[in-house]
Amino acid sequence: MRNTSSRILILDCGSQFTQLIARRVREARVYSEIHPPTQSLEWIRAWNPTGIVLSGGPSSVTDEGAPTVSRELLDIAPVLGVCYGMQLIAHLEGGAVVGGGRREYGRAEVVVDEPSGLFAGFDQGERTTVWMSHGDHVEQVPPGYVATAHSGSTCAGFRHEQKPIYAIQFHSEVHHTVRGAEIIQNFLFGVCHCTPDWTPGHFIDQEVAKIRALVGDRQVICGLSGGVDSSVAAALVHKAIGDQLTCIFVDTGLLRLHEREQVERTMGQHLGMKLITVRAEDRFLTALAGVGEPERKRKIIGEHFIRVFESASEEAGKNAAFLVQGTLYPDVIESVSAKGGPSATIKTHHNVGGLPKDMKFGLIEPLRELFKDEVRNVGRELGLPEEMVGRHPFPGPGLAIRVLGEVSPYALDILRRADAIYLEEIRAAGLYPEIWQAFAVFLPVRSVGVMGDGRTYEHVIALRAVTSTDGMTADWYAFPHDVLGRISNRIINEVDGVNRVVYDISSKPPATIEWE
Ligand SMILES: Nc1ncnc2c1ncn2[C@@H]1O[C@H](COP(=O)(O)OP(=O)(O)OP(=O)(O)O)[C@@H](O)[C@H]1O
Ligand SMILES: O=c1[nH]c(=O)c2[nH+]cn([C@@H]3O[C@H](COP(=O)(O)O)[C@@H](O)[C@H]3O)c2[nH]1
Ligand SMILES: NC(=O)CC[C@H](N)C(=O)O
Ligand SMILES: [Mg+2]
Repeated sequence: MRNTSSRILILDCGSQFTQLIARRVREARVYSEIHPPTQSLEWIRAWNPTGIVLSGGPSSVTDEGAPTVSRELLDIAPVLGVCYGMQLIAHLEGGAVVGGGRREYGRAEVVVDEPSGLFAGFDQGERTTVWMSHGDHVEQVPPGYVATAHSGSTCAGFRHEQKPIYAIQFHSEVHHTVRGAEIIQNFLFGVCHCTPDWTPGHFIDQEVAKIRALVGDRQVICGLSGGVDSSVAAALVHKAIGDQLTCIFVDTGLLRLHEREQVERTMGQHLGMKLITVRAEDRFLTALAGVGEPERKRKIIGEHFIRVFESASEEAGKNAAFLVQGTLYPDVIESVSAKGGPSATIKTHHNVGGLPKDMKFGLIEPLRELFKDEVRNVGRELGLPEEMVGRHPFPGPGLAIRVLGEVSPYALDILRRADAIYLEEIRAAGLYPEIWQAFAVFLPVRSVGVMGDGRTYEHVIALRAVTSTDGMTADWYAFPHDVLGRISNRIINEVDGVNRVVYDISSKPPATIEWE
């Protein structure tokens, strides 16, 4: 199935950036997989890696139970150690790793001492901006190794004198490391001699084969929201099993203005698969009545989605064995500690942390390891129209996490009308494609205004628009002021109950994209 020639094995020592390493490798068109460092040497040899990456991680190499690998791993294939991975190589090979003293977090300058290997294409002595995140450091490189870079008095990179073993203290995989992608490519092509022939097409073939093998002749349903992720997931599964798939679109009562009609129309036009719409407005609104705490709201919504899927599957006489969801990597990392990593729960995405424990379905989540922009490319490869793949994300819990606090039909109605005006004006100004996501938020506070010489005491609508590539980090969008002015003016004039509009100028981090 995987008829590409090169494959990179990433051993995850627990870093929050491990998926970004995989992503950089995919961007360089090389196949990769992430596995725990506890895989046996035998397993690793059989996997036949063209190169191995040891990721960063939160532990110190001398901690009890810290992730480790056998020294023999270093002779199976070329190795790149990143941060903790570098410290681990140093430790295994007899160098000195110490804690305390020279901590570096965030932006740092590294000086290249040896412009070859990982630093091929750099100049001798060149200073390059990188992203660091470590408290321990390599005090002494192991015997048989030479330093290749430093930052201040700290070793920032080393390599083996003869063998293809390389390490860097900084995170080459993050966007803020200016020449990070180049460093990873130097490892892939300069050191491992990989062939760049992996494409989203290979991803599709591989997933189609996996899904066929898993499903056999059983029935499958897909939660289809009309959003990018579930549309791409549905198209992929449909390619694999055709009519065994039934899509279920739930009107939660938390959708935007006219969204149900729109989704039914576009899905019908472009997807050509069985689609059932379930009207569950009452069910969700009743379950949410009186609940104000964001995590509670998310869990209630997650559970009701599954219950609706269960009864819809039964009613359609399908008794599906599997549920397809368009879960992406950011949903996973924010909801749970992924793959044993150190990440904290930021918010419970309804489709991950919000799932009930006694769910009857097995899950099929073919996009679980990908980022949004990669999913869009898979969608394009599957032939989905730009109208579908270019859509702004819309969260499953919908307007329930945009009406802050308790959700009421009154607040939903105001929010729907304000949001529709906001998006209409963004489209009219031609700005929709350059904004990653834009939406209005209903604030449960009132402020004083004056309209037609009378006093008003009404609600505040906050507007949010962000730029991003993957939703993991985001910046607020710098609107032309005249567009903002037009939007505010229309919302206050046309939506009863609103007398003030504010614009959110927070980036993620430290804020998140949604307000709850
Ligand atoms: N109204 C809905 N009906 C059925 N399934 C839904 C609905 N909303 C969300 N889901 C399910 O939850 C998953 C996660 O939702 P999410 O919003 O992250 O993805 P999406 O809607 O497919 O894409 P996008 O991020 O572009 O909105 C979806 O992929 C889908 O499986
Ligand atoms: O389907 C979803 N279920 C959820 O529970 C959920 N919470 C956030 N989001 C979307 O995820 C992206 C990142 O959002 P945050 O910065 O708010 O975490 C943004 O695109 C959010 O809209 C969700 N999508
Ligand atoms: N990001 C990392 O890999 C950190 C490694 C190690 N725990 C340190 O703080 O130095
Ligand atoms: Mg969505």
